[in-house]
Amino acid sequence: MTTARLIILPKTITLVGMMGVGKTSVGRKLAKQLSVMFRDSDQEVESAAGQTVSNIYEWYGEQAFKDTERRVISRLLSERPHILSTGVEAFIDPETRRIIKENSYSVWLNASLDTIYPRVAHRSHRPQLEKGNKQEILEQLINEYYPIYAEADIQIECDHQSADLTVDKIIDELETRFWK
Ligand SMILES: Nc1ncnc2c1ncn2[C@@H]1O[C@H](COP(=O)(O)OP(=O)(O)OP(=O)(O)O)[C@@H](O)[C@H]1O
Ligand SMILES: O=C(O)C1=C[C@@H](O)[C@@H](O)[C@H](O)C1
Ligand SMILES: [Mg+2]
Repeated sequence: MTTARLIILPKTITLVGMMGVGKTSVGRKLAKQLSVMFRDSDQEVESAAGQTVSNIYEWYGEQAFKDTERRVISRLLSERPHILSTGVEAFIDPETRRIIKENSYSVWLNASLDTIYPRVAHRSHRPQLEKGNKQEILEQLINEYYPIYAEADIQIECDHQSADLTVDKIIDELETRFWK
């Protein structure tokens, strides 16, 4: 008889990557699989500030959002190990990136424009994509952000695979790299 391996998570797993890649949906499944809490930094910023991400951008500006996000992520990473899904720009901000790298396993969910674009094309609650042509903005962000996301501890290719398979690959990769 084979028995499932019991994994006691030593540190939080922080998911980073582009909008629509699946940080929230994969993160929820991963948390369930590892029997730990799931947290989403965008949702935590919204409850800390009592405002939506869009309103914070509109009324206080991008820098105010980033500063709040950094404080919220720092607090979350001082709590017991869990799965943390982050906003698109969290890992791009140098100080927030340092905090994530020092205090958690960072995992980049990587996917191409072809995978991401159809998922976000009709979204209206994300301020970055409201600034112009969504496909062009996504292309620009991919060029600018992917070399920085590549600094994450591990990278999972998410094109053409189910969220469940992505969860399995994250656990396999972390076991190989850190838990053997
Ligand atoms: N294979 C897949 N992996 C992940 N998500 C998928 C997949 N196929 C379809 N989806 C869908 O794509 C969407 C991914 O959105 P999700 O909100 O999880 O991304 P995100 O990275 O958290 O985005 P954001 O940065 O905007 O919060 C969900 O609606 C999810 O159901
Ligand atoms: O798509 C967007 O415009 C955004 C998405 C969120 O993840 C936020 O964290 C981000 O800064 C803005
Ligand atoms: Mg999300």
